[in-house]
This record gives sequence, structure tokens and C-alpha cells, in this order.
Amino acid sequence: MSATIIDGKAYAEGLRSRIAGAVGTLAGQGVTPGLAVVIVGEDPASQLYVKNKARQTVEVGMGSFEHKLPSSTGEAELLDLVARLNADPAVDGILVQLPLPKQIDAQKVLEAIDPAKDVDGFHPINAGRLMTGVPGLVSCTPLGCLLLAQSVRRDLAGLNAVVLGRSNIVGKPMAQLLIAQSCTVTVAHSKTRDLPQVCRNADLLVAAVGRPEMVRGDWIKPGAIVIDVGINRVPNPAAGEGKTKVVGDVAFAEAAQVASAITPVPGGVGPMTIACLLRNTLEAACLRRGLTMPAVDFATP
Ligand SMILES: Nc1nc2c(c(=O)[nH]1)N[C@@H](CN(C=O)c1ccc(C(=O)N[C@@H](CCC(=O)O)C(=O)O)cc1)CN2
Repeated sequence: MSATIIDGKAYAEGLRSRIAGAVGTLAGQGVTPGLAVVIVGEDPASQLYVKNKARQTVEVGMGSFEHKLPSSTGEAELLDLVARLNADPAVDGILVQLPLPKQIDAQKVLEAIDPAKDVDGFHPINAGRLMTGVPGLVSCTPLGCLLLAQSVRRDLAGLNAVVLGRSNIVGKPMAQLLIAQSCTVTVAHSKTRDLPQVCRNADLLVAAVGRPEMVRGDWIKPGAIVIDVGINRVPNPAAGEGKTKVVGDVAFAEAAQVASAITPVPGGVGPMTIACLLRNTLEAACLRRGLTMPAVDFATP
């Protein structure tokens, strides 16, 4: 069997162009959604993600506000900036890029963001809304994963879904989204006994463990849908000394022989994360103003 490769890059491009259309509709009502992105420190990967977010925010017609703080920034200073962004009427969405330097308690900062502007969906209020089935802002990466899975199988009800990883930003919200789709969900992690066997039971496998190519081909149930959230930079001696490449948590070539559909890395979940962030910013801008969100087709790749 050779799997369908789920093209997250193309899906995200289509989504962004439909979001741009909706932003144009809002502009006709005198509204320009604004997204503030805060980065602390010089981590090269985070800098690249923030740059891409700012570029794509502007491309869809939204306002982009970038705040770059030095790695020595203290918690109080960052909390002060978050408070100012909460109070700024031009800002509809606030995203604090993770990870943060050690001297800052990330949870404290995430909880300081106004839940109405929490376009990452990380605030406990939004996490709680997701858990209880109340509308709210949903974490971007899990939302992107769900859309990609549904692009190959619209109705996921009744599937055995295994989520590998239990982080607050991917594993736990992913499990909640799949429960809401009537999947039977198992959350597996580093202490799970016989991980390969648990994965072999999955009709839908979402891998978010941050371990390069940990999931092997013989862990995959024939015909399964595999969504790979991992973004791991590993040495790539074939490209030259000191060169690196990005791989997922799944051994792609092996898994593609067994699965019915699989996301690649790069070009799978990653691009969907930013597209869903823009979608959440649009939603936050409408909700904050009591406006009906312009219709955007999110279900079509
Ligand atoms: N506040 C947040 N911080 C972080 C999040 C997040 O959702 N909110 N997620 C990640 C980083 N991230 C977005 O911030 C992100 C990661 C990767 C990609 C992406 O498009 N990746 C490419 C590959 C990129 C590469 O070559 O390095 C791909 O998969 O095709 C987008 C966004 C952690 N922090």
C-alpha cells in the first residue's frame, strides 16, 4: 500500500486565501483584525516562525504588531506588555511565542492574556471551553490536525484514535477535539506500556512526542490515517558537514507503505498551525465586536 500524502501546505494556502476574502468583507465594515506576536529571545526557529506569522498576517490583510524582547527580559516586564496589549483596541489576538526563557513562568504569562484575545487557545478558560463543548478559541496545531484528518475522511465518528503525547498545547486539546468528533480516544505517552501495540490499534494516529522518527512502519495499522506533528531538526550529512534537515515523529517512508494517508514533515501540520492562527484572529475580531463571522469554508482543502 502507498499512502495518500496529505498536502498541508496547499490546504493552508487555500485557507489563507479564503480568510483574506473574509478580512476584505470586514474591511467593508471598517474593521481590520489585528494580531500581536511577542517573542522573547533569539531562538532561530522561533524567530523564523514569528517572521512567517507576521508576513502571512499582513498578506491576508490583517494588522500585524511584532514585539521583540531580549532574552534577559523579566517576567514582570512581559506581563506588563501583555496587559498593554489586552487594553489595546487595535489588537484582537495576542500570541506569546513559546518556548520562553527559563526566568519566565510561561503558564503565568499565558493566563494573563485576555481569553477573548487568546488566539493560541492556551488560556485555561479556552481549554475548559473546549473540554466542556462550549464555543471558544481552539489551539491552532490540534485544529490544523483535525482539518487535515477530515480532508481524507470527513466523518471520524467511531474511529479508534491514538494521540501520542499529552502536552497542554497539542496532546490534550487534540484528544478533546477527537472526542468531540465521536472518536474513541487513547492518549499515550512516555510511560505507556507497549507503545507500538497501542499505536497498532489506531485507525487515526496523531504523533506529537518530539522524538525524531520514533513511530516506525510496523507500529501503524494497515489503512490508518497518520498525522505527524513533530518538527525535529536532525543532522543531514548527505547535504554536507554541519547541515541539518527537519523530520517528524514518524518514520515517513516506512509508515507511508502501511497507512492510507499521512502528513509529511515539512509541509503537513506546520503550515496549518499559522493558517488556523489567522482563522482564530478573524474569529476573535468578530466576537469582540459582536459581529457575525463572515462565512469561510474551513473544511475544503
Ligand atoms: N505560542 C505558540 N508557540 C509555539 C507554537 C504555537 O502554536 N503557539 N507552535 C510551535 C511553533 N510554530 C508556531 O508557533 C510553528 C512551527 C512550525 C511551523 C511550520 O510551518 N513548520 C514547517 C517546517 C519549518 C522548518 O523547516 O523549520 C513545516 O512543518 O512545514 C509553523 C509554526 C512552537 N511554539
